[in-house]
Amino acid sequence: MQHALTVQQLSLSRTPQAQHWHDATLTWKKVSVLKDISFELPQGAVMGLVGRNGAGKSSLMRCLVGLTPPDSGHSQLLGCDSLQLSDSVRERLGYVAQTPDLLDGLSGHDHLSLMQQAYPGFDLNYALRLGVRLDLPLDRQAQHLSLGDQQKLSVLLALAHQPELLILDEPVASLDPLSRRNFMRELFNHPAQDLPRSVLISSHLLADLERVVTHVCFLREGRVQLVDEWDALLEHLRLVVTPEAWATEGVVCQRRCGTLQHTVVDLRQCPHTALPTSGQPLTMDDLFEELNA
Ligand SMILES: Nc1ncnc2c1ncn2[C@@H]1O[C@H](COP(=O)(O)OP(=O)(O)OP(=O)(O)O)[C@@H](O)[C@H]1O
Repeated sequence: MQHALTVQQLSLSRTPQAQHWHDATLTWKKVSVLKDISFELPQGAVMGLVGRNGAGKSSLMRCLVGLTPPDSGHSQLLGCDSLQLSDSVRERLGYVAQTPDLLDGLSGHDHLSLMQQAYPGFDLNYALRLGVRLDLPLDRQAQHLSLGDQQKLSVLLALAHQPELLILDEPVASLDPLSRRNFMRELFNHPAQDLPRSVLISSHLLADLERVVTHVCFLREGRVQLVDEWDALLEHLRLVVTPEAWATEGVVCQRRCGTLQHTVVDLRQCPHTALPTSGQPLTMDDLFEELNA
């Protein structure tokens, strides 16, 4: 199977920035923000990258697109090392950073013209149609757009050259529900290519993600907690609630919740008959809570 993205044992540490001027002279100790991350994104897959604030989602995405070199390990996008992306691979890649990266004095139309010069596969008609569908005022300067409209413009610029691989860091956080739905539909719309589009998308809007992903990767404190096909997790993970703690093969996570014990088990490693009570299937929101509470 061809992979759009491979990540192997990637680790990164950062030095926290001083928060106040009087801290500036302090020596800050490096903290580890990504620890031994490995996973693969199959071609055509849509993977949700999920984790609490500070879990390392943006740091990981910045490493993947070559903006932050990792301390160790490596990653490849479309078969090309992240730190040495060729122009031809860049043309097949779309990246949206968490904070819109726009030129204040330029309008949406100006941004589109710039992108058109940079990307041979840029489809202006598609971009204009998408602008209408997202209800985006393209004639307004970026600095006068609302945060949600700035985010829409960043997304539109990333989609307009019909990339084969999209890396999207919380692209819908400020979008209204209607724009969010339209945008999520666009993710799969890749008319210019025969190959299905591959997407890595981080978001805290788990109910939205759940509807569109084929895969999910849960990050916690810089580590991969769980990565798998979402359908497989829906089918095989069960939440078992008991008064007492109990032990079995295939425990994904366990926690005390008031007077009860919550255990998430994977039925691929623990047969139904080994469960003390019948377990409940989990939504992505439920699973997030069990993994992080
Ligand atoms: N430029 C930086 N310099 C130093 N530390 C950083 C830098 N960027 C991120 N960090 C640290 O790396 C860790 C992971 O941050 P990151 O932004 O990747 O998390 P995140 O999962 O994207 O969070 P959120 O959901 O809030 O966007 C945090 O502890 C953060 O303080």
